[in-house]
Amino acid sequence: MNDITRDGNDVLRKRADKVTFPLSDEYAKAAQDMMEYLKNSQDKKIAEKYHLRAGVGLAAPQIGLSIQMAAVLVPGPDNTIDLEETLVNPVIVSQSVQVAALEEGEGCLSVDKEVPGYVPRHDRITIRYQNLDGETKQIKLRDYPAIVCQHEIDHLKGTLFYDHINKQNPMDIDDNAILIG
Ligand SMILES: O=CN(O)C[C@@H](CC1CCCC1)C(=O)N1NCCC[C@H]1C(=O)Nc1ccccn1
Ligand code: NI
Repeated sequence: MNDITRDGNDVLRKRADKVTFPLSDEYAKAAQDMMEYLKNSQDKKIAEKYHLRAGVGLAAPQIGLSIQMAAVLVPGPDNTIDLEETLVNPVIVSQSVQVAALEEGEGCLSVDKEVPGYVPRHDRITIRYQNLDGETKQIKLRDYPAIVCQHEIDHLKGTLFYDHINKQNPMDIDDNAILIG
Protein backbone atom coordinates (compact mmCIF):
# COMPACT_ATOMS: atom_id res chain seq x y z
CA MET A 1 0.00 0.00 0.00
CA ASN A 2 3.05 2.23 -0.09
CA ASP A 3 2.24 2.99 -3.69
CA ILE A 4 -0.04 5.93 -3.03
CA THR A 5 -0.55 7.90 -6.25
CA ARG A 6 1.01 11.35 -6.20
CA ASP A 7 -0.28 14.69 -7.50
CA GLY A 8 0.42 14.85 -11.23
CA ASN A 9 -1.06 11.39 -11.82
CA ASP A 10 -4.21 11.92 -13.92
CA VAL A 11 -6.19 9.45 -11.80
CA LEU A 12 -6.30 12.11 -9.06
CA ARG A 13 -8.01 14.58 -11.38
CA LYS A 14 -10.70 12.30 -12.81
CA ARG A 15 -14.28 11.96 -11.61
CA ALA A 16 -14.31 8.44 -10.22
CA ASP A 17 -16.85 5.90 -11.49
CA LYS A 18 -19.88 4.82 -9.48
CA VAL A 19 -19.52 1.42 -7.81
CA THR A 20 -22.15 -1.26 -8.46
CA PHE A 21 -23.10 -4.03 -6.05
CA PRO A 22 -22.35 -6.80 -5.35
CA LEU A 23 -18.76 -5.57 -5.05
CA SER A 24 -16.21 -7.35 -7.19
CA ASP A 25 -13.55 -9.26 -5.25
CA GLU A 26 -11.03 -6.69 -6.47
CA TYR A 27 -12.98 -3.77 -5.03
CA ALA A 28 -13.80 -5.57 -1.78
CA LYS A 29 -10.09 -6.25 -1.34
CA ALA A 30 -9.21 -2.65 -2.18
CA ALA A 31 -11.63 -1.45 0.51
CA GLN A 32 -10.03 -3.82 3.02
CA ASP A 33 -6.52 -2.73 2.02
CA MET A 34 -7.40 0.96 2.37
CA MET A 35 -8.82 0.57 5.88
CA GLU A 36 -5.89 -1.66 6.83
CA TYR A 37 -3.51 1.02 5.61
CA LEU A 38 -5.19 3.63 7.82
CA LYS A 39 -5.15 1.34 10.85
CA ASN A 40 -1.49 0.45 10.34
CA SER A 41 -0.56 4.06 9.71
CA GLN A 42 -2.15 5.08 13.02
CA ASP A 43 -0.30 2.36 14.93
CA LYS A 44 2.95 4.01 16.04
CA LYS A 45 4.99 0.80 15.99
CA ILE A 46 3.72 -0.44 12.61
CA ALA A 47 3.87 3.04 11.05
CA GLU A 48 7.48 3.41 12.16
CA LYS A 49 8.46 -0.07 11.01
CA TYR A 50 6.97 0.43 7.52
CA HIS A 51 7.59 4.19 7.27
CA LEU A 52 3.91 4.95 6.84
CA ARG A 53 2.55 8.50 7.02
CA ALA A 54 -0.37 8.41 9.47
CA GLY A 55 -3.62 9.01 7.67
CA VAL A 56 -7.24 9.44 8.71
CA GLY A 57 -8.72 8.90 5.26
CA LEU A 58 -7.84 7.32 1.93
CA ALA A 59 -9.78 7.53 -1.34
CA ALA A 60 -9.60 4.83 -4.03
CA PRO A 61 -8.01 7.15 -6.63
CA GLN A 62 -5.07 7.42 -4.22
CA ILE A 63 -4.39 3.73 -4.79
CA GLY A 64 -4.93 4.12 -8.51
CA LEU A 65 -8.57 2.97 -8.61
CA SER A 66 -10.91 5.55 -10.16
CA ILE A 67 -13.99 4.36 -8.30
CA GLN A 68 -16.23 6.11 -5.76
CA MET A 69 -14.95 4.50 -2.59
CA ALA A 70 -13.09 5.94 0.39
CA ALA A 71 -12.04 4.67 3.79
CA VAL A 72 -12.17 6.97 6.81
CA LEU A 73 -10.73 6.24 10.24
CA VAL A 74 -11.09 9.32 12.40
CA PRO A 75 -9.63 9.08 15.90
CA GLY A 76 -11.49 10.70 18.77
CA PRO A 77 -10.17 11.66 22.21
CA ASP A 78 -8.34 9.08 24.39
CA ASN A 79 -7.76 6.45 21.70
CA THR A 80 -11.43 6.30 20.79
CA ILE A 81 -12.56 6.16 17.18
CA ASP A 82 -14.89 8.93 16.07
CA LEU A 83 -15.69 7.44 12.67
CA GLU A 84 -14.65 4.18 11.00
CA GLU A 85 -16.39 3.59 7.71
CA THR A 86 -15.96 2.73 4.05
CA LEU A 87 -17.98 5.22 2.02
CA VAL A 88 -19.20 3.85 -1.33
CA ASN A 89 -20.85 6.28 -3.79
CA PRO A 90 -20.99 8.99 -1.12
CA VAL A 91 -23.12 12.09 -1.73
CA ILE A 92 -23.35 15.18 0.43
CA VAL A 93 -27.13 15.61 0.67
CA SER A 94 -27.06 18.71 2.85
CA GLN A 95 -24.44 21.08 4.21
CA SER A 96 -24.29 24.01 6.62
CA VAL A 97 -23.79 27.57 5.45
CA GLN A 98 -21.39 27.75 8.41
CA VAL A 99 -17.83 27.48 7.13
CA ALA A 100 -15.10 25.57 8.99
CA ALA A 101 -11.44 24.95 8.31
CA LEU A 102 -8.58 23.13 9.99
CA GLU A 103 -6.51 25.72 11.85
CA GLU A 104 -3.31 24.07 10.58
CA GLY A 105 -4.57 23.88 7.01
CA GLU A 106 -4.69 20.54 5.23
CA GLY A 107 -2.28 18.11 3.67
CA CYS A 108 -2.79 15.05 1.51
CA LEU A 109 -0.96 11.74 1.26
CA SER A 110 -0.93 12.33 -2.50
CA VAL A 111 0.59 15.81 -2.25
CA ASP A 112 4.21 15.76 -1.10
CA LYS A 113 4.58 19.52 -0.86
CA GLU A 114 3.21 21.68 1.98
CA VAL A 115 0.51 24.03 0.70
CA PRO A 116 -0.19 26.60 3.41
CA GLY A 117 -3.57 28.23 3.78
CA TYR A 118 -7.09 27.70 5.06
CA VAL A 119 -9.24 25.16 3.21
CA PRO A 120 -12.81 26.45 3.65
CA ARG A 121 -15.31 23.64 4.08
CA HIS A 122 -18.80 23.15 5.57
CA ASP A 123 -18.84 22.69 9.33
CA ARG A 124 -21.77 20.29 9.22
CA ILE A 125 -22.77 17.88 6.46
CA THR A 126 -25.19 15.03 5.94
CA ILE A 127 -23.82 12.30 3.68
CA ARG A 128 -25.64 9.41 2.06
CA TYR A 129 -23.53 6.44 1.01
CA GLN A 130 -23.53 2.68 0.73
CA ASN A 131 -21.45 0.58 3.11
CA LEU A 132 -19.51 -2.49 1.98
CA ASP A 133 -22.67 -4.62 2.23
CA GLY A 134 -24.46 -2.27 -0.15
CA GLU A 135 -26.75 -0.91 2.56
CA THR A 136 -27.62 2.76 2.10
CA LYS A 137 -26.72 4.86 5.15
CA GLN A 138 -27.23 8.50 5.94
CA ILE A 139 -25.15 10.17 8.66
CA LYS A 140 -24.72 13.69 9.97
CA LEU A 141 -21.19 14.87 10.66
CA ARG A 142 -19.66 18.03 12.07
CA ASP A 143 -16.25 19.58 12.68
CA TYR A 144 -13.23 17.31 12.15
CA PRO A 145 -15.03 14.19 10.90
CA ALA A 146 -17.01 16.39 8.49
CA ILE A 147 -13.76 17.97 7.21
CA VAL A 148 -12.19 14.55 6.67
CA CYS A 149 -15.19 13.25 4.71
CA GLN A 150 -15.31 16.38 2.54
CA HIS A 151 -11.60 15.91 1.77
CA GLU A 152 -12.25 12.29 0.72
CA ILE A 153 -15.40 13.02 -1.30
CA ASP A 154 -13.40 15.74 -3.09
CA HIS A 155 -10.90 13.07 -4.20
CA LEU A 156 -13.75 11.18 -5.89
CA LYS A 157 -14.49 14.31 -7.93
CA GLY A 158 -10.86 14.94 -8.87
CA THR A 159 -10.54 17.86 -6.44
CA LEU A 160 -7.48 18.31 -4.21
CA PHE A 161 -7.50 20.32 -0.97
CA TYR A 162 -5.40 23.17 -2.30
CA ASP A 163 -7.97 23.86 -5.04
CA HIS A 164 -10.02 25.51 -2.28
CA ILE A 165 -7.25 27.76 -0.92
CA ASN A 166 -7.59 31.45 -1.78
CA LYS A 167 -4.80 32.09 -4.30
CA GLN A 168 -4.51 35.83 -3.52
CA ASN A 169 -4.51 35.40 0.26
CA PRO A 170 -4.22 31.80 1.46
CA MET A 171 -5.04 32.80 5.05
CA ASP A 172 -8.21 34.57 3.94
CA ILE A 173 -11.37 33.00 5.33
CA ASP A 174 -14.93 33.90 6.30
CA ASP A 175 -15.04 36.14 9.39
CA ASN A 176 -17.30 33.73 11.26
CA ALA A 177 -15.55 30.57 10.06
CA ILE A 178 -14.97 27.94 12.75
CA LEU A 179 -11.27 27.10 12.99
CA ILE A 180 -10.78 23.49 14.04
CA GLY A 181 -7.63 22.80 16.02
O1 LIG B 1 -7.26 11.74 1.18
C1 LIG B 1 -6.74 11.39 2.25
N1 LIG B 1 -5.53 11.80 2.60
O2 LIG B 1 -4.82 12.49 1.71
C2 LIG B 1 -4.97 11.61 3.93
C3 LIG B 1 -5.13 12.90 4.74
C4 LIG B 1 -6.59 13.20 5.02
C5 LIG B 1 -6.82 14.40 5.95
C6 LIG B 1 -6.15 15.69 5.53
C7 LIG B 1 -7.05 16.80 6.06
C8 LIG B 1 -8.38 16.20 6.33
C9 LIG B 1 -8.31 14.74 6.02
C10 LIG B 1 -4.33 12.71 6.02
O3 LIG B 1 -4.71 11.90 6.84
N2 LIG B 1 -3.19 13.42 6.19
N3 LIG B 1 -2.79 14.35 5.29
C11 LIG B 1 -1.35 14.52 5.05
C12 LIG B 1 -0.45 14.16 6.17
C13 LIG B 1 -1.16 14.11 7.44
C14 LIG B 1 -2.37 13.20 7.39
C15 LIG B 1 -3.16 13.38 8.66
O4 LIG B 1 -3.95 14.27 8.78
N4 LIG B 1 -2.90 12.43 9.56
C16 LIG B 1 -3.46 12.33 10.82
C17 LIG B 1 -4.23 13.32 11.43
C18 LIG B 1 -4.73 13.08 12.71
C19 LIG B 1 -4.45 11.90 13.32
C20 LIG B 1 -3.66 10.96 12.68
N5 LIG B 1 -3.17 11.18 11.43
NI1 NI C 1 -6.07 13.41 0.31
